[in-house]
Amino acid sequence: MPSIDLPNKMKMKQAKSMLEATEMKTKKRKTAGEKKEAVDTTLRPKKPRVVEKSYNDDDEDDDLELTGSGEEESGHTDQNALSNFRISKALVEKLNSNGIYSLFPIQAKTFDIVLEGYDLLGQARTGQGKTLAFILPILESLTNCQHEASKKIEYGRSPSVLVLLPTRELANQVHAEFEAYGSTVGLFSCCLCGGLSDLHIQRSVLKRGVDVVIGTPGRIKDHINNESLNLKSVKIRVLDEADELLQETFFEDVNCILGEVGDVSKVQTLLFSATISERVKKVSSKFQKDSKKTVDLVSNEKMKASASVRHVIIPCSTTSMPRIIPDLVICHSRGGRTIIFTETQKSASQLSGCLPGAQALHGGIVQSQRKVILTGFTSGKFLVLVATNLAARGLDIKDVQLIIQCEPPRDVEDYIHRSGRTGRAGNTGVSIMLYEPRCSYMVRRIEKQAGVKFELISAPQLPDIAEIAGSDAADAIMKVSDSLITVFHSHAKMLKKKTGLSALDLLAKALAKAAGCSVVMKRSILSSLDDHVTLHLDAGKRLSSPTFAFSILEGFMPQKLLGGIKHLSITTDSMGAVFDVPADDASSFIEAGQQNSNMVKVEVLQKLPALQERESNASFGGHGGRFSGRGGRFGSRGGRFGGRGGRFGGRGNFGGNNGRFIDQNRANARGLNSFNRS
Ligand SMILES: Nc1ncnc2c1ncn2[C@@H]1O[C@H](COP(=O)(O)OP(=O)(O)OP(=O)(O)O)[C@@H](O)[C@H]1O
Repeated sequence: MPSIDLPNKMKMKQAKSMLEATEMKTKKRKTAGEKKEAVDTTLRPKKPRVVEKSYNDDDEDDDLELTGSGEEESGHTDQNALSNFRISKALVEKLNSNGIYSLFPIQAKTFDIVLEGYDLLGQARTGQGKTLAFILPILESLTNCQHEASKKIEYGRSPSVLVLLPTRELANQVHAEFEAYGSTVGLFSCCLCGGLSDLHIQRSVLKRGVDVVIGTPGRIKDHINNESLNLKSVKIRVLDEADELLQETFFEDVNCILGEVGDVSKVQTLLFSATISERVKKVSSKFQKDSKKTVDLVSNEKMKASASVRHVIIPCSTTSMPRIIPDLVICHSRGGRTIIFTETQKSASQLSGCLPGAQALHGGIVQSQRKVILTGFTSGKFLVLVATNLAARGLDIKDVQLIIQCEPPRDVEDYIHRSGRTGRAGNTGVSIMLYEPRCSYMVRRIEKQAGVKFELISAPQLPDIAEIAGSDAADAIMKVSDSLITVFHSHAKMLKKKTGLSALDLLAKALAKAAGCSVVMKRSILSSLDDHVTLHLDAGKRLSSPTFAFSILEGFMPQKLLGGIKHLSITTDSMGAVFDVPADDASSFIEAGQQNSNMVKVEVLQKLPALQERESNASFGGHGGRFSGRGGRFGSRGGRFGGRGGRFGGRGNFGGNNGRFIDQNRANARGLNSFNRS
């Protein structure tokens, strides 16, 4: 497979993580002793460090560090060790039991600010622990510090803390964290989101009284309107994914909910996100006091997306997509989970239907089913989730190794959040974004605005897939009981005699079959089209448009071969054209080029050059529709899931018997083994 060389920094991080994992084990063994020493910080008078100005991530040290609990072997102290913060013993023990011995930078830099009662705008890259950055100081604040007085125990108490999130999934996730840590200090939380059936249960929970309310704006508003929720006693309000909540879609509700608190001057407001624009900063001042603090670990950094993710792009035409996605999962998921993002609910459903064992998650699915799907994915029942932006933000799912974006998202922020579902908490991951060969505009915008330096690779080729699928097949064969050998002896003997092949060659053939490989495939590097080759045309002069390049090809190629040309595009310097042709025709093009070498040079393209955008090729697009317009991405006709398929057997959209490379066995082997772990 194309070598996936991790950048040096990433390798170092991996090595560091491994080292730390070992340290962690040693530390866990020490835990009993440590527990005795865990300081009951309620008794420890430690002057908090109040921040006067914005922090910026101008320092490599602010990158995520998985440091241990206290003294480093080198002798220097871990400044972010839990013992350096006013965290009570019960919470420290709970954190330790979850493998947390030290605060992440965003947590360390905001802890005292929150505890001191300041309003805060916190920004850190995805997966860097923003959730605990507000949960920990809020719990401390309610139990021991600033808002201790507001801790109530009586029946029917109204909440002291309100946390708003944009999706139900996220609200449930944050609620689970509040439950886990809050229960250790005697605080009770509830989650207000979900379907109709939950409404009554939520009402009775609120009636009994809660300390922390977590929910989505719509449901919280319902409860306010029904008078089942009173926010007058709220002392701390949090907008997680603040930029999303301050978007037009939510703004009215959020504004109305935040206005429900009692004395605004006494309410602390915390805003967190991985992406906070200048506009959001301005809007946020409507809800925050002038004395608010900002901890921004992103803005001054060139790279706004996760630095522990390998950001990759692959040119891929609409028609190639359903065929290459399964191969991308095989080659890049390292056996872990994959989340595939589509733009629409319909395309998420269609694509998941084409990937054995995969499931779709989007807002069109009823809430109860959404819960089941997410639980299935997090518990490992299936390993490929096809989702809309519903799953783009905040979701923290262990072992997501691969993100695939079927096309560039509309907003740069979406790219940052989607790719950030992998490479979390110091782990590494891969994010692959597919794009139409001549539509790299958004790719460049993401590079520019998010500081991402994309790595351009081509879709997996047969040897890449065979290497991985072959080793899976070998593993499967090793598991076959020896008792079966004699049972199949006579067939093996007969096969050897019939083919005249050596035992080794026959075994290799059997492995290919077990891996699902049957016919050799070539995949173009221009559009990832199967059984196609990408050629480069050099006419020794500027090619002003694809139409002009085509007229040159017309000059020396027979008409019947011209019909096979696809995705003809001009390089950005206008000195060449690239196009896909069926693999069987490639030699005819090259030979014809050699016969006309005084005029042109035609070669197999080895590396994709930068291409002119579709806009500048527009006139060509209308050329009798000869060159495959884009069409609906997942449309029913000529769309991404058009009838070619066959890869995963002969039913549904992928019907037909055109599965040239991957046959039904492979579908079973790969599909059931690698997509569905249940
Ligand atoms: N101090 C810590 N030590 C080790 N792991 C931690 C620490 N703090 C948080 N984590 C873990 O890091 C992961 C990511 O945390 P979290 O979901 O809060 O990230 P985030 O910054 O909110 O990401 P996003 O922007 O995507 O919402 C979680 O699994 C969390 O348990």
